[in-house]
Amino acid sequence: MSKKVIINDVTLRDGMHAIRHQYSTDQIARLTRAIDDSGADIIEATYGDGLGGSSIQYGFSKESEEDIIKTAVANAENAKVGVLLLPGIGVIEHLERAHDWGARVARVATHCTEADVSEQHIKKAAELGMDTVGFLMMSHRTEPENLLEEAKKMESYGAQTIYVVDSAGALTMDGTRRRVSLFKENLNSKIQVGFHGHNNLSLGVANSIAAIEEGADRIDASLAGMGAGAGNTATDQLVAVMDRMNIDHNLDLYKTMDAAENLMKPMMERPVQIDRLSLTLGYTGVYSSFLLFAERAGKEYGVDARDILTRIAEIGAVGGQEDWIIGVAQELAKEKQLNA
Ligand SMILES: C[C@H](O)CC(=O)C(=O)O
Ligand SMILES: [Mn+2]
Repeated sequence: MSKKVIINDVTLRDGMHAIRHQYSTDQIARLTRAIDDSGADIIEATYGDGLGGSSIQYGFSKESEEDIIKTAVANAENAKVGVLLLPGIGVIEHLERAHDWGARVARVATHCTEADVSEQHIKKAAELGMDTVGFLMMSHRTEPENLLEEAKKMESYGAQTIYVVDSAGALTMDGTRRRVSLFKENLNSKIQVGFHGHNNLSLGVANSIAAIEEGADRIDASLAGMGAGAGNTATDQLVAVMDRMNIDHNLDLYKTMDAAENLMKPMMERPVQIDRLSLTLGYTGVYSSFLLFAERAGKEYGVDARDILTRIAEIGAVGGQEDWIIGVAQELAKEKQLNA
Protein backbone atom coordinates (compact mmCIF):
# COMPACT_ATOMS: atom_id res chain seq x y z
CA MET A 1 0.00 0.00 0.00
CA SER A 2 1.48 3.33 -1.03
CA LYS A 3 -0.48 5.72 1.21
CA LYS A 4 1.11 6.64 4.54
CA VAL A 5 -1.24 5.88 7.41
CA ILE A 6 -1.46 8.69 9.99
CA ILE A 7 -1.28 7.50 13.58
CA ASN A 8 -3.24 9.48 16.16
CA ASP A 9 -1.90 8.44 19.55
CA VAL A 10 -4.51 8.30 22.33
CA THR A 11 -2.31 7.07 25.21
CA LEU A 12 -2.73 10.33 27.08
CA ARG A 13 -6.44 10.84 26.39
CA ASP A 14 -8.19 7.43 26.21
CA GLY A 15 -5.46 6.17 28.57
CA MET A 16 -6.79 8.68 31.12
CA HIS A 17 -9.84 6.43 31.63
CA ALA A 18 -7.61 3.50 32.57
CA ILE A 19 -5.74 5.54 35.18
CA ARG A 20 -8.85 7.31 36.51
CA HIS A 21 -7.61 10.56 34.90
CA GLN A 22 -4.68 10.62 37.36
CA TYR A 23 -1.66 11.05 35.06
CA SER A 24 0.75 13.55 36.60
CA THR A 25 2.41 16.24 34.50
CA ASP A 26 5.68 14.37 34.92
CA GLN A 27 4.11 11.22 33.44
CA ILE A 28 2.49 13.24 30.66
CA ALA A 29 5.85 14.83 29.82
CA ARG A 30 7.69 11.50 29.72
CA LEU A 31 4.98 9.77 27.70
CA THR A 32 4.73 12.67 25.24
CA ARG A 33 8.49 12.64 24.61
CA ALA A 34 8.50 8.88 24.04
CA ILE A 35 5.44 8.91 21.76
CA ASP A 36 6.81 11.87 19.83
CA ASP A 37 10.21 10.23 19.47
CA SER A 38 8.61 7.01 18.21
CA GLY A 39 7.13 8.96 15.27
CA ALA A 40 3.39 9.27 16.03
CA ASP A 41 1.82 12.02 13.93
CA ILE A 42 -0.73 13.34 16.44
CA ILE A 43 -0.76 13.11 20.22
CA GLU A 44 -4.15 13.62 21.84
CA ALA A 45 -3.93 15.05 25.35
CA THR A 46 -7.12 15.77 27.23
CA TYR A 47 -9.18 14.44 30.09
CA GLY A 48 -10.59 10.99 29.09
CA ASP A 49 -14.07 12.36 28.40
CA GLY A 50 -12.71 15.39 26.64
CA LEU A 51 -12.42 19.08 27.44
CA GLY A 52 -14.46 20.06 30.49
CA GLY A 53 -14.80 16.41 31.53
CA SER A 54 -13.15 16.68 34.94
CA SER A 55 -16.23 16.71 37.17
CA ILE A 56 -18.19 14.91 39.87
CA GLN A 57 -19.93 12.88 37.12
CA TYR A 58 -16.75 11.39 35.66
CA GLY A 59 -14.24 12.00 38.46
CA PHE A 60 -11.70 14.77 38.82
CA SER A 61 -8.36 14.66 37.01
CA LYS A 62 -5.11 15.02 38.91
CA GLU A 63 -3.89 17.87 36.72
CA SER A 64 -5.75 20.82 35.23
CA GLU A 65 -6.78 20.87 31.59
CA GLU A 66 -4.30 23.69 31.02
CA ASP A 67 -1.39 21.72 32.50
CA ILE A 68 -2.28 18.54 30.58
CA ILE A 69 -2.36 20.32 27.23
CA LYS A 70 0.56 22.68 27.84
CA THR A 71 2.75 19.82 29.06
CA ALA A 72 2.04 17.79 25.93
CA VAL A 73 2.64 20.81 23.69
CA ALA A 74 5.93 21.63 25.45
CA ASN A 75 7.22 18.08 25.06
CA ALA A 76 6.12 17.24 21.50
CA GLU A 77 8.78 18.30 19.03
CA ASN A 78 7.27 16.89 15.84
CA ALA A 79 3.78 15.60 16.54
CA LYS A 80 0.77 17.91 16.57
CA VAL A 81 -1.13 17.95 19.84
CA GLY A 82 -4.85 17.27 19.67
CA VAL A 83 -7.84 17.57 21.98
CA LEU A 84 -11.19 15.82 22.17
CA LEU A 85 -14.45 17.64 22.84
CA LEU A 86 -17.91 16.22 23.47
CA PRO A 87 -20.42 19.03 22.85
CA GLY A 88 -22.22 19.73 26.09
CA ILE A 89 -19.40 18.46 28.28
CA GLY A 90 -17.03 20.87 26.54
CA VAL A 91 -18.07 24.22 25.10
CA ILE A 92 -16.68 26.65 22.53
CA GLU A 93 -14.60 28.49 25.16
CA HIS A 94 -12.80 25.23 26.00
CA LEU A 95 -11.84 24.88 22.37
CA GLU A 96 -10.57 28.45 22.17
CA ARG A 97 -8.50 27.99 25.31
CA ALA A 98 -7.06 24.67 24.09
CA HIS A 99 -6.08 26.40 20.85
CA ASP A 100 -4.41 29.23 22.81
CA TRP A 101 -2.44 26.60 24.76
CA GLY A 102 -1.12 25.11 21.52
CA ALA A 103 -3.55 22.34 20.53
CA ARG A 104 -3.80 22.09 16.75
CA VAL A 105 -6.13 19.12 16.23
CA ALA A 106 -9.74 19.23 17.45
CA ARG A 107 -11.84 16.07 17.50
CA VAL A 108 -15.51 16.74 18.08
CA ALA A 109 -17.22 13.60 19.37
CA THR A 110 -20.93 12.74 19.39
CA HIS A 111 -23.02 9.63 19.80
CA CYS A 112 -23.30 7.91 16.42
CA THR A 113 -26.84 9.18 15.76
CA GLU A 114 -26.35 12.73 17.04
CA ALA A 115 -23.95 14.50 14.73
CA ASP A 116 -26.32 17.50 14.78
CA VAL A 117 -24.94 18.65 18.11
CA SER A 118 -21.44 19.03 16.66
CA GLU A 119 -22.19 21.83 14.19
CA GLN A 120 -21.08 24.83 16.24
CA HIS A 121 -17.98 23.11 17.60
CA ILE A 122 -16.83 21.80 14.23
CA LYS A 123 -17.35 25.24 12.68
CA LYS A 124 -15.41 26.90 15.49
CA ALA A 125 -12.50 24.44 15.23
CA ALA A 126 -12.31 25.01 11.47
CA GLU A 127 -12.50 28.79 11.99
CA LEU A 128 -9.57 28.55 14.42
CA GLY A 129 -7.61 26.80 11.65
CA MET A 130 -7.41 23.55 13.57
CA ASP A 131 -7.19 20.13 11.92
CA THR A 132 -10.92 19.44 12.42
CA VAL A 133 -12.21 15.95 13.02
CA GLY A 134 -15.69 14.48 13.52
CA PHE A 135 -15.75 11.45 15.84
CA LEU A 136 -18.84 9.21 15.71
CA MET A 137 -18.86 7.23 18.95
CA MET A 138 -20.53 3.84 19.56
CA SER A 139 -20.61 3.27 15.79
CA HIS A 140 -21.82 -0.31 16.24
CA ARG A 141 -25.13 1.03 17.58
CA THR A 142 -26.39 2.17 14.19
CA GLU A 143 -26.48 0.67 10.71
CA PRO A 144 -23.62 1.65 8.39
CA GLU A 145 -26.01 3.57 6.09
CA ASN A 146 -27.30 5.65 9.03
CA LEU A 147 -23.76 6.28 10.22
CA LEU A 148 -22.91 7.60 6.76
CA GLU A 149 -25.79 10.08 6.97
CA GLU A 150 -24.39 11.36 10.29
CA ALA A 151 -20.91 11.59 8.76
CA LYS A 152 -22.35 13.66 5.90
CA LYS A 153 -23.68 16.13 8.46
CA MET A 154 -20.21 16.49 9.98
CA GLU A 155 -18.79 16.93 6.50
CA SER A 156 -21.29 19.72 5.81
CA TYR A 157 -20.22 21.51 9.04
CA GLY A 158 -16.59 21.54 7.86
CA ALA A 159 -14.97 18.42 9.36
CA GLN A 160 -11.89 17.45 7.35
CA THR A 161 -11.61 13.96 8.82
CA ILE A 162 -14.42 11.72 10.08
CA TYR A 163 -13.97 8.70 12.31
CA VAL A 164 -15.75 5.42 12.77
CA VAL A 165 -15.39 5.00 16.53
CA ASP A 166 -15.76 1.55 18.03
CA SER A 167 -16.21 2.83 21.59
CA ALA A 168 -17.44 -0.53 22.90
CA GLY A 169 -14.93 -2.67 21.02
CA ALA A 170 -18.00 -4.45 19.67
CA LEU A 171 -17.42 -4.24 15.93
CA THR A 172 -16.16 -7.27 14.06
CA MET A 173 -14.08 -6.88 10.91
CA ASP A 174 -17.05 -7.05 8.58
CA GLY A 175 -18.83 -4.27 10.48
CA THR A 176 -15.68 -2.15 10.41
CA ARG A 177 -15.16 -2.71 6.69
CA ARG A 178 -18.75 -1.80 5.80
CA ARG A 179 -18.64 1.45 7.74
CA VAL A 180 -15.21 2.59 6.56
CA SER A 181 -15.83 1.63 2.93
CA LEU A 182 -19.18 3.47 2.87
CA PHE A 183 -17.43 6.60 4.17
CA LYS A 184 -14.65 6.29 1.58
CA GLU A 185 -17.10 5.76 -1.27
CA ASN A 186 -19.61 8.44 -0.37
CA LEU A 187 -17.88 11.31 1.41
CA ASN A 188 -15.95 13.93 -0.56
CA SER A 189 -12.62 12.44 -1.65
CA LYS A 190 -10.80 15.21 0.26
CA ILE A 191 -12.26 13.97 3.55
CA GLN A 192 -9.94 11.67 5.44
CA VAL A 193 -11.51 8.69 7.18
CA GLY A 194 -10.33 7.45 10.56
CA PHE A 195 -10.87 4.41 12.75
CA HIS A 196 -10.70 4.27 16.58
CA GLY A 197 -10.76 0.75 18.01
CA HIS A 198 -11.04 -0.91 21.41
CA ASN A 199 -9.67 -4.37 22.03
CA ASN A 200 -12.50 -5.87 24.11
CA LEU A 201 -13.14 -8.67 21.60
CA SER A 202 -9.42 -8.95 20.83
CA LEU A 203 -9.99 -7.27 17.45
CA GLY A 204 -8.22 -3.92 17.93
CA VAL A 205 -5.41 -4.60 15.47
CA ALA A 206 -7.55 -6.74 13.12
CA ASN A 207 -10.23 -4.04 12.86
CA SER A 208 -7.61 -1.32 12.36
CA ILE A 209 -6.02 -3.31 9.54
CA ALA A 210 -9.46 -3.98 8.00
CA ALA A 211 -10.08 -0.21 8.14
CA ILE A 212 -6.73 0.49 6.45
CA GLU A 213 -7.52 -2.06 3.76
CA GLU A 214 -10.78 -0.21 3.08
CA GLY A 215 -8.84 3.03 2.68
CA ALA A 216 -8.78 4.56 6.18
CA ASP A 217 -6.29 7.42 6.38
CA ARG A 218 -5.97 7.74 10.17
CA ILE A 219 -5.82 5.11 12.87
CA ASP A 220 -5.92 5.62 16.63
CA ALA A 221 -3.52 3.64 18.78
CA SER A 222 -1.94 3.80 22.22
CA LEU A 223 1.16 2.43 23.91
CA ALA A 224 0.50 -1.12 25.12
CA GLY A 225 -3.17 -0.39 24.32
CA MET A 226 -3.48 2.01 27.28
CA GLY A 227 -7.14 3.02 27.14
CA ALA A 228 -10.64 2.31 28.37
CA GLY A 229 -11.90 -1.29 28.70
CA ALA A 230 -9.42 -3.80 27.30
CA GLY A 231 -7.70 -0.76 25.84
CA ASN A 232 -7.23 0.64 22.38
CA THR A 233 -5.38 -0.80 19.42
CA ALA A 234 -1.85 -1.21 20.79
CA THR A 235 0.61 0.91 18.80
CA ASP A 236 3.45 -1.56 19.24
CA GLN A 237 1.33 -4.46 17.94
CA LEU A 238 -0.17 -2.41 15.12
CA VAL A 239 3.24 -1.22 13.93
CA ALA A 240 4.57 -4.78 13.89
CA VAL A 241 1.64 -5.93 11.75
CA MET A 242 1.79 -2.89 9.46
CA ASP A 243 5.50 -3.54 8.89
CA ARG A 244 4.81 -7.17 8.04
CA MET A 245 2.11 -6.07 5.58
CA ASN A 246 4.23 -3.30 4.03
CA ILE A 247 1.79 -0.61 5.14
CA ASP A 248 3.57 2.73 5.18
CA HIS A 249 3.64 4.87 8.36
CA ASN A 250 6.03 7.09 10.33
CA LEU A 251 6.62 4.99 13.45
CA ASP A 252 9.66 3.09 14.68
CA LEU A 253 8.86 -0.43 15.86
CA TYR A 254 11.53 -0.79 18.54
CA LYS A 255 10.84 2.67 19.96
CA THR A 256 7.11 1.95 20.31
CA MET A 257 7.89 -1.45 21.84
CA ASP A 258 10.32 0.07 24.35
CA ALA A 259 7.96 2.92 25.27
CA ALA A 260 5.12 0.42 25.80
CA GLU A 261 7.21 -1.95 27.87
CA ASN A 262 9.51 0.35 29.86
CA LEU A 263 7.35 3.40 30.33
CA MET A 264 3.67 2.65 29.86
CA LYS A 265 3.16 -0.74 31.50
CA PRO A 266 4.77 0.23 34.83
CA MET A 267 2.36 3.20 35.05
CA MET A 268 -0.78 1.05 34.73
CA GLU A 269 -2.88 0.78 37.90
CA ARG A 270 -5.05 -2.06 36.64
CA PRO A 271 -3.59 -4.11 33.81
CA VAL A 272 -5.19 -3.05 30.54
CA GLN A 273 -6.20 -6.47 29.32
CA ILE A 274 -8.97 -8.70 28.08
CA ASP A 275 -10.56 -10.20 31.18
CA ARG A 276 -14.12 -11.33 31.88
CA LEU A 277 -15.28 -7.77 32.45
CA SER A 278 -13.65 -6.06 29.48
CA LEU A 279 -14.69 -8.98 27.29
CA THR A 280 -18.29 -8.44 28.46
CA LEU A 281 -18.06 -4.82 27.27
CA GLY A 282 -17.33 -5.97 23.73
CA TYR A 283 -19.77 -8.87 23.89
CA THR A 284 -22.70 -6.73 25.03
CA GLY A 285 -21.66 -3.52 23.25
CA VAL A 286 -21.16 -1.24 26.23
CA TYR A 287 -19.07 1.93 26.25
CA SER A 288 -15.52 0.94 27.28
CA SER A 289 -15.11 3.68 29.86
CA PHE A 290 -17.92 2.10 31.93
CA LEU A 291 -15.50 -0.67 32.98
CA LEU A 292 -14.11 0.80 36.19
CA PHE A 293 -17.50 2.25 37.21
CA ALA A 294 -19.16 -1.18 36.84
CA GLU A 295 -16.34 -2.93 38.66
CA ARG A 296 -16.63 -0.53 41.62
CA ALA A 297 -20.44 -0.73 41.71
CA GLY A 298 -20.32 -4.56 41.55
CA LYS A 299 -18.07 -4.65 44.61
CA GLU A 300 -20.08 -2.05 46.50
CA TYR A 301 -23.47 -3.71 45.95
CA GLY A 302 -22.32 -7.34 45.93
CA VAL A 303 -23.44 -8.12 42.41
CA ASP A 304 -21.65 -9.54 39.37
CA ALA A 305 -20.35 -6.60 37.35
CA ARG A 306 -21.04 -8.59 34.17
CA ASP A 307 -24.74 -8.50 35.04
CA ILE A 308 -24.52 -4.73 35.50
CA LEU A 309 -22.96 -4.33 32.06
CA THR A 310 -25.48 -6.65 30.45
CA ARG A 311 -28.41 -4.68 31.89
CA ILE A 312 -26.72 -1.41 30.91
CA ALA A 313 -26.55 -2.73 27.34
CA GLU A 314 -30.22 -3.74 27.42
CA ILE A 315 -31.33 -0.27 28.46
CA GLY A 316 -29.05 1.29 25.86
CA ALA A 317 -26.95 3.61 28.03
CA VAL A 318 -24.51 5.89 26.22
CA GLY A 319 -21.54 7.97 27.36
CA GLY A 320 -22.61 10.53 29.95
CA GLN A 321 -24.98 8.09 31.64
CA GLU A 322 -22.38 6.67 34.01
CA ASP A 323 -24.72 7.39 36.93
CA TRP A 324 -27.11 4.71 35.59
CA ILE A 325 -24.54 2.11 36.62
CA ILE A 326 -25.23 2.73 40.31
CA GLY A 327 -28.99 2.55 39.70
CA VAL A 328 -28.63 -0.77 37.89
CA ALA A 329 -26.35 -2.19 40.61
CA GLN A 330 -28.93 -1.24 43.26
CA GLU A 331 -31.72 -2.82 41.19
CA LEU A 332 -29.74 -6.07 40.78
CA ALA A 333 -28.90 -6.16 44.49
CA LYS A 334 -32.61 -5.80 45.31
CA GLU A 335 -33.53 -8.59 42.87
CA LYS A 336 -30.84 -10.79 44.42
CA GLN A 337 -32.25 -10.20 47.87
CA LEU A 338 -35.80 -11.01 46.73
CA ASN A 339 -34.67 -14.21 45.00
CA ALA A 340 -32.79 -15.29 48.12
C1 LIG B 1 -15.23 10.00 25.43
C2 LIG B 1 -14.83 8.68 24.87
O1 LIG B 1 -13.92 8.05 25.72
C3 LIG B 1 -14.32 8.82 23.47
C4 LIG B 1 -13.75 7.55 22.96
O2 LIG B 1 -12.55 7.36 22.95
C5 LIG B 1 -14.65 6.48 22.52
O3 LIG B 1 -15.86 6.70 22.38
O4 LIG B 1 -14.13 5.37 22.32
MN1 LIG C 1 -12.03 5.23 23.00
